[in-house]
Amino acid sequence: MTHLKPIARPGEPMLACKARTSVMIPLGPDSIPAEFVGFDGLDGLEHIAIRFAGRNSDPARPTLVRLHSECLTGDVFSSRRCDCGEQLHEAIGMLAEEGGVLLYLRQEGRGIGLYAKLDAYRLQDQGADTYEANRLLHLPEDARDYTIGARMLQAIGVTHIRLLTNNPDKIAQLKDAGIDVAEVSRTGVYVTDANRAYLQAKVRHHHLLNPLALIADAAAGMGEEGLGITASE
Ligand SMILES: Nc1nc2c(ncn2[C@@H]2O[C@H](COP(=O)(O)OP(=O)(O)OP(=O)(O)O)[C@@H](O)[C@H]2O)c(=O)[nH]1
Ligand SMILES: [Zn+2]
Repeated sequence: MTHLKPIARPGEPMLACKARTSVMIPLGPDSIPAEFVGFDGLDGLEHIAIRFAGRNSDPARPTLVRLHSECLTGDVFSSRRCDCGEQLHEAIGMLAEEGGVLLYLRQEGRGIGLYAKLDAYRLQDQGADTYEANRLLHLPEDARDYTIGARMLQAIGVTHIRLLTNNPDKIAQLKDAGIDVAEVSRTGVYVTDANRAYLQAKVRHHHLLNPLALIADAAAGMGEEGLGITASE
């Protein structure tokens, strides 16, 4: 039996589920129900857990979980600078099919906030990569702490999971916080000419992307849609 460490830090109260509301989400020609769950005891930000029943869920498998960090420019306005919107929709499609949980974490700009991310974009336009730009602003390269995600998962009783990510830091932090990450599935890589440098910087920072997917010629042959690199580990 897997021994799970307690997720709340000493002296820190456990999270309590608060609002629960069913919302219909469009998916292709259909609409699928999703349960939005809020929490008492968060870190001051309104993170949300979104639960999907799944049309073909397999109760024998660990629960599929995606931790998605907020990206207003990509998620809402389909900015070409990143592939966050595509990753979000890929996750929703998988969760609608297989069931599971999307944690939408209000960690805009890898935790530095929207205005600072816009400042970072200006520096990127002058040649800095996405991580250097944060440093030039005297901000952390990545300020995200996923412990809050672990505590949200525990509050809804989901601790044995298959994590959808290419980010090894998410895997390590969730494990450290007591979540049993039994499997990892990689997200697709949605490369375009506009976001190639952003994705290449992620490769340099140890994200589990296939660097071959970012070579212009290879990508050209496959179009701008997802290259579909979703290998289970
Ligand atoms: N500071 C900063 N944040 C960015 C930039 N581009 C995207 N982001 C933010 O990065 C977050 C997404 O993180 P990524 O590092 O792209 O991917 P990830 O979530 O760590 O990894 P995956 O789970 O594999 O998708 C969102 O909060 C975006 O707002 C950028 O150029 N600068
Ligand atoms: Zn983005």
